[in-house]
Amino acid sequence: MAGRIGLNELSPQIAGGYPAKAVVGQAITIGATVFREGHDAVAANVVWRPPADGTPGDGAPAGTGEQAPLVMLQREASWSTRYTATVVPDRMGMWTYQVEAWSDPLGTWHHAVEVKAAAGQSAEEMANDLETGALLLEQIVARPHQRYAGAITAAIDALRDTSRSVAERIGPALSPELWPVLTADPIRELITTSPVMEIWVDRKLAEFGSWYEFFPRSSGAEVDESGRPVRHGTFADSVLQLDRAQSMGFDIVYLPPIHPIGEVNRKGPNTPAEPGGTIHPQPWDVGSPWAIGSAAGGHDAVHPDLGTIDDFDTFVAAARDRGLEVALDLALQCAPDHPWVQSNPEWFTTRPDGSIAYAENPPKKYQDIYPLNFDNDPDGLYAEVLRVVNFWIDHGITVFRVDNPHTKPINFWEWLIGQVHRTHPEVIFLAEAFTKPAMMHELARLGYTQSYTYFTWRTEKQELTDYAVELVEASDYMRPNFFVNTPDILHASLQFGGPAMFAIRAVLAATLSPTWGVYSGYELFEHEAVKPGSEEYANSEKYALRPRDYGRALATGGSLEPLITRLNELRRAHPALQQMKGLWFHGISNDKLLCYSRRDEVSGDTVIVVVCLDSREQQWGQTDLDMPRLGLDWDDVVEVVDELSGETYHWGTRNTVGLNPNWRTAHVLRVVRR
Ligand SMILES: O=P(O)(O)O[C@H]1O[C@H](CO)[C@@H](O[C@H]2O[C@H](CO)[C@@H](O)[C@H](O)[C@H]2O)[C@H](O)[C@H]1O
Repeated sequence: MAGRIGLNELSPQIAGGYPAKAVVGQAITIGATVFREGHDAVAANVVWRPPADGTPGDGAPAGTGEQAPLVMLQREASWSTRYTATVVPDRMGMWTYQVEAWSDPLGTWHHAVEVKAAAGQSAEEMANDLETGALLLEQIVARPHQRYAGAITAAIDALRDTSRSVAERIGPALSPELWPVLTADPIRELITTSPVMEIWVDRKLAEFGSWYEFFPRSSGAEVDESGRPVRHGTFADSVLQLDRAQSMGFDIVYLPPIHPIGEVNRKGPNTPAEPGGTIHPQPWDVGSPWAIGSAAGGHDAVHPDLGTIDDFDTFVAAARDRGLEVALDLALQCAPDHPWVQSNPEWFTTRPDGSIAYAENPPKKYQDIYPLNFDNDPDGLYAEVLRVVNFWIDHGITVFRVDNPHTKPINFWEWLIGQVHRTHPEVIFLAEAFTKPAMMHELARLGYTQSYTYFTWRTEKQELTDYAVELVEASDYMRPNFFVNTPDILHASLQFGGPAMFAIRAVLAATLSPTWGVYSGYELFEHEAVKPGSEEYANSEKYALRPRDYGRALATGGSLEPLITRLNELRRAHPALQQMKGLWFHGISNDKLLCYSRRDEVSGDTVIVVVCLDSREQQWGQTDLDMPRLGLDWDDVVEVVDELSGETYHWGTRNTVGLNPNWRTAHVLRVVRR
């Protein structure tokens, strides 16, 4: 139904009525379209409330029932009906905003007397206007605890003083000293309120962070010439990986499942004949860690070969000491010998012959796992999953990478994430869903903190541009995590692009998205697929131990670690690289060159990136920079410093760029402001 004052097009607003997302300290723009019949003035404010159970922040009262200060919305331009205001949440949790639009009698009066006086109308002609002003000011002076009563009373007297000219009568009320006082707490009539809108506020790491993925079982592992395990890696061995992740500037180390691995239907190593892992394993094969559960335990146990739960706690503490958080894989599926299969057969779908079908993500076959059925006993299964998640939270885990969430019901996820966030708003959930966009977007809307993306499959200039723009448009609820590779995805560009392509993709991921990720082995340029046309790694670590000599590669110049480290340093140094908003693509006269900028409106920090998408040939082009998008005038020429090479240039709109994949794959330019 229409309100008394026109009020619509609130933003941020998420389809389906879900909360928008923001992070602590983020400047959030609240917007609304406000209008009314006739010519009288309208105005609007936002009531911005902190989480109901939160502690009061700077000037903001706690609790949705209490009076929150009014934040005035400002009209975007004098002719516009669009109003906006900026608010900044200072803590995690569910904040709310509500826009109030109202008739603004002071604004109406101001406009009327200003225009009439300018048109030369006499005091007699304006008698009613002058008295209307005096009556409005009387309303304000009558308010309790009015600190400016003297000045307002003087302005009222002036309005009624027939011995003065029109200008002298209205002058005191409209003066630069008194007008702000009158409008700070304005007279609001015909107040029309919007629905209460929610904004879920996460910590900064939800939007901005660098992920490093590794299999703890490969750390310190040994295999013989045929790949047969000689020594299984442990949590204690994996501290070395924490040191490496820390020195490369990562924030999160993500571990594929660390639980006992099923013995039944265990998969063996990848072979060209069976690229999803052989289903005829040898007794020594270690199996896929996503095949969770055996006689040794299920989702709340650790694989005995990795160590004990105390060893795990020590590992998590060691990560924390290094400024790292540990992300665990939440893979809700079971090996046939998982304890739940015996204890709760109702959590699985039993076929007429009594068997349980293995899981599939067509065309992939997961013969070593049973999918869960969330409909047979939702109460029981939901409660058990929540118990498992809380178990790991109690062991210091604050980040979960959720495996295949698109194969589980969406209302289950909304419930689970909501339950966890009630007591642990700091917990981050990353959705590993590569599926239909509608499902990926819905998972983000209903509460997932971050989402895997199609980035690995976007390699051409236009597709990268279109995809990034799409993600910016969704950034009020969907936060992308650009992994350059995963144990499942070795893209053809990496298989055939040579080392330069690894650098190109790293620069793109680290500067196009505030959150990016690297699966170990990337820094060693691992690029061999199990067979032509496949994205599976040869000798995939998913089915085997894969020890690597990172130190030797680094010492011999065969490592991407220096570039990764530098990219993470730059990301920490530049607020512009820490948010999805503020991305703009600029013209450049070569389809093999991509040019974009990122800008943080609060600090003015601005970074221009030019990437050579060709990993073989040098490419030349001329930029066509949209200077206002950089916070500059069209004819400005500014100093820019290449954060990768240290070189300085002077750039205006048009600049000639030559990038050579062998020695300079990209410019990451800091715009210097004087
Ligand atoms: O289905 P996705 O392509 O999104 O991949 C994710 O989930 C898979 C199932 O958990 C997982 O697959 C791996 O584990 C399976 C169970 O042990 C095994 O059968 C597959 O061969 C193996 O690839 C995949 O790694 C994960 O990213």
